[in-house]
Amino acid sequence: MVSRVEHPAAGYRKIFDTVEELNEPIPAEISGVLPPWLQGSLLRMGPGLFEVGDEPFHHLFDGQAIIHKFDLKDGQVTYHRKFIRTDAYIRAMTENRVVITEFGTAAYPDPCKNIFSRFFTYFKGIEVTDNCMVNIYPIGEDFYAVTETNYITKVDPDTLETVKKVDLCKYVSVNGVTAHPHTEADGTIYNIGNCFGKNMSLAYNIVKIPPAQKGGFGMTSNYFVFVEQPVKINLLKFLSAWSVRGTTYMDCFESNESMGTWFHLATKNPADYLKNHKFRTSAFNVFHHINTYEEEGFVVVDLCTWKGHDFVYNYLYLANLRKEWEEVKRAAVKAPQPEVRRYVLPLDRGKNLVSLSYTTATAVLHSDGTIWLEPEVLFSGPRQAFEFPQINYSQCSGKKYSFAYGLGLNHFIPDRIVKLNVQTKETRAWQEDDCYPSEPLFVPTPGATKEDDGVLLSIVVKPGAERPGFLLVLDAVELKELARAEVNTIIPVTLHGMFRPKPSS
Ligand SMILES: CCCCCCCCCCCCCCCC(=O)OC/C=C(C)/C=C/C=C(C)/C=C/C1=C(C)CCCC1(C)C
Ligand SMILES: [Fe+2]
Repeated sequence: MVSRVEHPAAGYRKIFDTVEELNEPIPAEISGVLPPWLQGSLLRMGPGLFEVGDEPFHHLFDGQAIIHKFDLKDGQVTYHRKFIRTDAYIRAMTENRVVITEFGTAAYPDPCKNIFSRFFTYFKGIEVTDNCMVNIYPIGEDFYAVTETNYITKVDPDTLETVKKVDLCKYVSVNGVTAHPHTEADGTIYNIGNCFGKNMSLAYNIVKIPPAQKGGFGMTSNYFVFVEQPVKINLLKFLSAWSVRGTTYMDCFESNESMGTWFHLATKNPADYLKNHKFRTSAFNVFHHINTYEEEGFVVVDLCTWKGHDFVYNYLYLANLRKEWEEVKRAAVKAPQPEVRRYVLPLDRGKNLVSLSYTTATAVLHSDGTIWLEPEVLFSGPRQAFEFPQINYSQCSGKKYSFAYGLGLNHFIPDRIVKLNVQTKETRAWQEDDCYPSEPLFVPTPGATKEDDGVLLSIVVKPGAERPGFLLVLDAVELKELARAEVNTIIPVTLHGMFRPKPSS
């Protein structure tokens, strides 16, 4: 479904405005009918503070982490939010300036310090941010708010209080892990991270957290799929220039114009990188895998891609996202174009043609031993992205499936919720004038057997409305509204989150 909606009033700017945290949960006004079984908490992370004193944060990923919660209990809904007490937040509040460099905003030494202490501050080394504004997920009994560095922050999902900061470097050999781990039915968590070794070597390490104690990569029953894209961190810049010249993480990325995109496969058990399987295709950016599964000797990989090697994050500066609508549209024309794609990787190197009857994806063995992949396009619309994908994770992760749900981005502005049938390519959408939704989370109906038997939960902002923020509950089959729970506050943009069902008593 391609959006034809225009946004001349630029109401989307409101999702990039600073808000205050709340002292206590506020009641929401419900319209429609909430499914009686839908009891628990929707927890979501995003930026909530977009400037400190007179210093603005510049990039979408820089604002300070705020956790949002909609509680659904016995037909009542409340909304609560709190800033996470990260070091980045506490020090910014204490000094009334940006103290720790964020993704696209550099921190500068305190101008009140004398020249000597400023000099030493410059050379103190890299203070990596703990601004956990990207996602929240459970590890065992605990809940952690995360970004993609080595720091994760334990939070109390009931009170939203910050509990403690954890440095992953103390436990595993990584410099950072994705904000999108996979979780198996027994609670085992898998994640992928980068690791800087000796002599400037760089490795990708898979981290497994056993259940006793979701993805940025693909995982089937037996394989991990890692997509190496042409936008990379320049390690030299990161380790040298970054710490002394007030450079940002954004400045450390480089686009490689010639490498295209590589797919890597590793087996899960035993853990082994399949170095002889060399899959190549043309250049794209990818931030979110939809699903990955094995069938008849092939690994099927469904992805939200952005065509080309130009880095999509270059277009996510707040100044761009806050522009007038006509300017937003002009900028998006120059950016990489989105497409939902299916790639099919043959596991048997001799069998170089994709023989799955239902896909037009191809794989061709080249004389140098590499296999060149061409995708099947599952969804494409000019400057219309299907992003922040979700599936019925508990039933379909790593398995053949039919439905993906996503946030529709119209020239990067989130303005609809979309359901995509990855088998028939049919789409359905929910959309309302001047409404800006977030990633739709699928919650299955208890005991359901049909893949799309459940609801979608999204936080929506409708700037001009009397109650401008609401929790939207959609029926996942038809994408029809079941209920909304409105509150008298704007809710800034959120990236990712989870639904925590009411703990059984
Ligand atoms: C919700 C609607 C938003 C409106 C616009 C959205 C447009 C979206 C277009 C594309 C999709 C983008 C997906 C974004 C996914 C996401 O959640 O990304 C957040 C990721 C972040 C903030 C990553 C941070 C990574 C850091 C800080 C890494 C740091 C490091 C290095 C750069 C070098 C090595 C070490 C280290 C510290 C790990
Ligand atoms: Fe993400």
